[in-house]
Amino acid sequence: MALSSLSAGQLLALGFVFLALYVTSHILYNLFLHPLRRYPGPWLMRATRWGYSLRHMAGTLPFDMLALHQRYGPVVRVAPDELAFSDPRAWRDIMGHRSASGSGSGVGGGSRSSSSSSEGPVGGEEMLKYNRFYKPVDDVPTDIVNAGREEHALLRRTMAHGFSDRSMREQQPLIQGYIDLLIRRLREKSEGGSKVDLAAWYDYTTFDVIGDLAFGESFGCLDNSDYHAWVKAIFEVARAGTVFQTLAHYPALIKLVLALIPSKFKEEREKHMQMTMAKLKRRIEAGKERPDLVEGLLKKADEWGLTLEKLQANSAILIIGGSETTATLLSGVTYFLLTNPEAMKKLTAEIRGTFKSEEEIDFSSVSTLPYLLACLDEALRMYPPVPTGLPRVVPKGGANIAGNYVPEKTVVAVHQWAMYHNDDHFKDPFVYHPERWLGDPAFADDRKDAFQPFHLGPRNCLGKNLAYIEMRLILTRVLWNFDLRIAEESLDWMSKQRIYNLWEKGKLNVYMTPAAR
Ligand code: HEM
Repeated sequence: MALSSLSAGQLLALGFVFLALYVTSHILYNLFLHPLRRYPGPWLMRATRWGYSLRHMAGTLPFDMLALHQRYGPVVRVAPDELAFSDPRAWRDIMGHRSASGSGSGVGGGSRSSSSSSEGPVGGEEMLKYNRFYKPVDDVPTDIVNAGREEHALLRRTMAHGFSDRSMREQQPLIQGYIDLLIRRLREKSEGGSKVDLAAWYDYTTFDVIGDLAFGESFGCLDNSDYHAWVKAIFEVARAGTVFQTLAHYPALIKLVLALIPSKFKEEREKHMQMTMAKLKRRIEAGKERPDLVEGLLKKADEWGLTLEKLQANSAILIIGGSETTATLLSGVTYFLLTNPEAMKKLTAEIRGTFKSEEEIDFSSVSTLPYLLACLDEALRMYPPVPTGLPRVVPKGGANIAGNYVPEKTVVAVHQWAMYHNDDHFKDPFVYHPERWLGDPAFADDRKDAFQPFHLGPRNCLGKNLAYIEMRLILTRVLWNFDLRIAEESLDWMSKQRIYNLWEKGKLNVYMTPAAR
């Protein structure tokens, strides 16, 4: 019977039959014939990507990962072509440079001491980032985070200059200036016993600092006691990102959704781009010699033919990577201290016992406080600012990851929140114990090498030192100046949160009274 002789209803029914056959054969292939078929995982996740995507869009993926590892072990098949690892050796095998043989730690390879190095085996190239996660939409401009290997190496070498010790010393007055303003604002806002939302104030501070370091001007958040439109957009994009990362698996669907986006949102996006471009132009006019994070790029711009769009994309990614992460951690550590009075007492005593005046608190003096560092690291473990797995792709020839052979093209990731809350690696993983980072024998069996909040290898965090400096300075100056008490409604601040690429933090309401001296 010719197709043309069929009615519309018959054609539709035929279409459904073909679709059902296609989907069923796909599912059967994924379950019984796929090269990853021997890896354990829930059948829905092994059969289709929806098990993963629905959790990602619901904001529960990092938490669900812990339950999955507890049920299925250190390697779980979380999508037909994706494996999640909670073995600490996986960090180095996935994120590190790969050895010439193409393998990582190899079967039984790696050990606590060797895999705790900050770089992987030297020699080969790192695994590539998974494009459907990093660049779900084609017209996303390239920046240091989503660039391919060669462009990344070039960008990283150039941008590293802005993060050198010398540059950071030169940036000190600028950073301290914003913290002075934060402290002044907190005094005003908490006067008369009013509570303040510290999560927002930490955001304002780190966005203003990075805005200045990446665009030559702050966002004025501290001045205006409010989020700038640019900053608000980041949080919206992060949430929408989970949807686009899901749609990226269905190229036809993503085109359709993009075509259906109301023009209002397209105009908003255009406005955002213009605002960013105007900021960049003002930074360029300010001249190349300025000790900030884009000075290196501006100096090379002509030589490399870097377009304004590319410069803009890299300034923007510095803001996204360098502000919300640090502010999130500051909110987290403040919450843990407020709900663990012993730790708060010890840290406050360390800070107030070390300095005679606030002027003594600077980049080098805060780096000598051991309990402060332990408090920050314990908060990074319990509330990692990058909680989700950032996926890589296994290259040609396959790879050994934490003693497992993994075929080429497999997507692989380590999910930080799940790794750090696994009691195979950390004793009392849900309890805030800064002492575990200070050599307390009770935690001697902790797998410290499982802890990589800034990742490791050639694509690890470029801003790690800047982040630690900011976190140390801001927390020290807040606790030097104020006694804090958490407001009743924020007692369950952490347990209410969801993760849409970033933590959706909500208000952290705190009463702040000037410290009595
Ligand atoms: C607590 C704060 C921070 C945490 C936990 C953190 C974490 C990370 C992580 C996990 C990555 C790897 C991303 C990936 O693999 O795709 C990364 C990359 C990066 N971070 Fe941070 N970050 C923090 C603060 C900062 C700050 C203050 C800056 C300064 C602007 C910064 C700049 C960068 C840059 C430029 C990269 C890309 C590096 C590259 O691809 O070569 N980060 N960060």
